Amino acid sequence: MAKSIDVSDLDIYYGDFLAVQGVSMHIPAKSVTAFIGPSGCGKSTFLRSLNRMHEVIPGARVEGKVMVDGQSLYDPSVDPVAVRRQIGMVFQRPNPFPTMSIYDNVLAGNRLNARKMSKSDADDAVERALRGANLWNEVKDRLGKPGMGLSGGQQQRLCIARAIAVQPQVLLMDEPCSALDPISTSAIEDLIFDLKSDYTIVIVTHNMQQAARVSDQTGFFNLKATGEPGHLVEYDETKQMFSNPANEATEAYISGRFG
Ligand SMILES: Nc1ncnc2c1ncn2[C@@H]1O[C@H](COP(=O)(O)OP(=O)(O)OP(=O)(O)O)[C@@H](O)[C@H]1O
Repeated sequence: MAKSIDVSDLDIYYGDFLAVQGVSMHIPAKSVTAFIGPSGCGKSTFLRSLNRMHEVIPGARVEGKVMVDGQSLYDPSVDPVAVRRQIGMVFQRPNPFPTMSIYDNVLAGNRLNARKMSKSDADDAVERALRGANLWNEVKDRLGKPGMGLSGGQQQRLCIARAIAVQPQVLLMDEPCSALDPISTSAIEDLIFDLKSDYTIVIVTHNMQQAARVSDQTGFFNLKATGEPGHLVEYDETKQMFSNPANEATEAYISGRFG
């Protein structure tokens, strides 16, 4: 189910503005890949280009290639809606649908994708996704209650359950813990570790310790200078990058000397 991603020479634009330039990388299946780097260097932009969310912004486009298990993501024959189903996204702030119950929140993606399900299939899918997101035991007795009634950390796990309920191949996470307290953060990090046995996970994080704790590979993005596009400075095994980075700018960033 999990898929690898190969990016070659990707340029990402907002209208005429080149935000990210020349990114090439291989993201292995069933592993966690973290993107780090100072604010504005294009981590979120690059992440959104991996499931074609970028082009939702008027005038936004990419040049270059993104291959998912050998299939070109930007091929004209590919349906962007199908791409976003296969490559799910979890955002910075938990965003359960405010008027929906926990149960309906989990199934929201399936319903949007118009998959007709029997009641027992729907019950099974809800339980599977909530177990997968490590939330089942906390909510199994109140599935009909509003998703907004959960704590921030539970809401974020609910959003992860919603993302995995459609059985994606890849999960993109844009700073999924930045709005959470340390205990909820730790629960999400444990969950990320568990999820990588089934999914390819790509996470943007400002927290270097988090990148070091959860990821197998890390990509460091930076700007060459103010006003220049962001680019990928270094990409390596996380252990290697944090113990012996090849690039001086990476070393300065991870040791806290800038950013
Ligand atoms: N919707 C948009 N329209 C125009 N420019 C944008 C848009 N979103 C982002 N940008 C620009 O693209 C560049 C990269 O932004 P992006 O948010 O991807 O960086 P980031 O590394 O994720 O930053 P942060 O760590 O602060 O979230 C910035 O110059 C930003 O101003």
